[in-house]
Amino acid sequence: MAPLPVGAGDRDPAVMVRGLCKAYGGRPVLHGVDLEVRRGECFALLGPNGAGKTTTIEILEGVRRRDGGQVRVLGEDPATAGRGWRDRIGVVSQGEGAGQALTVRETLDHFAGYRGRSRPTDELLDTVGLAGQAATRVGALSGGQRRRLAVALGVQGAPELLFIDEPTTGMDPVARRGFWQLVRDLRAAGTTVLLTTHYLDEAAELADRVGVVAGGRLLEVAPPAELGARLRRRATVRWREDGGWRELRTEAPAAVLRDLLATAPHEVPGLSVTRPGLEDVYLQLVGAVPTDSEGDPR
Ligand SMILES: Nc1ncnc2c1ncn2[C@@H]1O[C@H](COP(=O)(O)OP(=O)(O)OP(=O)(O)O)[C@@H](O)[C@H]1O
Repeated sequence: MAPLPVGAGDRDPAVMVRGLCKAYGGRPVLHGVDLEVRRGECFALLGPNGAGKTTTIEILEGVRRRDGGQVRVLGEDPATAGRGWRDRIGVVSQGEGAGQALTVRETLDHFAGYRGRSRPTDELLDTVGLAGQAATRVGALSGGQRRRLAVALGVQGAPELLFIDEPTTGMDPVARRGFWQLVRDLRAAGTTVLLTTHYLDEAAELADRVGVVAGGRLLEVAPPAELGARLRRRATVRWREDGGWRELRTEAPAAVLRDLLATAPHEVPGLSVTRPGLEDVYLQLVGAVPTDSEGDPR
């Protein structure tokens, strides 16, 4: 494998990963992941529980060691990158991070002291919708409010690249939409965002490109609308005949319909043509639905 370059120009990908491997206690959980995140895009790692999303993102953040492969984040290897690099990235992790006894404002002011640069606390409170809770102790926040505080801490240093692990877990629908808007605003301002999620709608809503991960492998990378293009091309034509259902899977449904209508004496009862939606495609990709060699559900 040719070594990845060190240092990166503005046009180089924000994240470059080749052959990333990781095992816990001798059990492999990442099997050679290749990944590129472009500057300025929002990229979602989408996959079921235990797929390897958090492990991947933590290696990219420099908080977990890899066993093999090459990684460049903003041009540097996170395993060895220093303080200057750390100031350029933001992390919203799944964990708590903040102490319970401080108020929201005190927490933000406290962490501001550690950063090379920092967005004003009042601006952050407004951005994440916590202005009303500025004087509330962190221990008294709801789960969703804590996630918002974690987001505020993640973007406090105005990072070039923001990692967000499962951003909206525990948020109510209103907070979730608010968070989505925040990510859109960050992206519009030029921040590169790499997030993990197991919510399809979140990936479809936010991501320019989605990487589907399952079993420690990156199965496919595509814009949400193009995920599983091969699977989506196949339509199902269904109708009733001789008291039972007939079903045909085809990439040329119009031709099937023409033949069917040419031979049908009158109406074709129960006739429908459907294509798999994003959820069907995702379930097939991650193997929740067994498929035959053509990618059709068995
Ligand atoms: N510290 C650890 N020690 C041992 N095994 C671990 C550790 N962290 C993760 N694993 C295992 O590694 C695999 C990948 O876990 P990981 O947390 O990366 O998946 P994930 O896709 O983020 O899952 P989730 O959506 O549930 O957060 C799982 O089988 C998990 O049990």
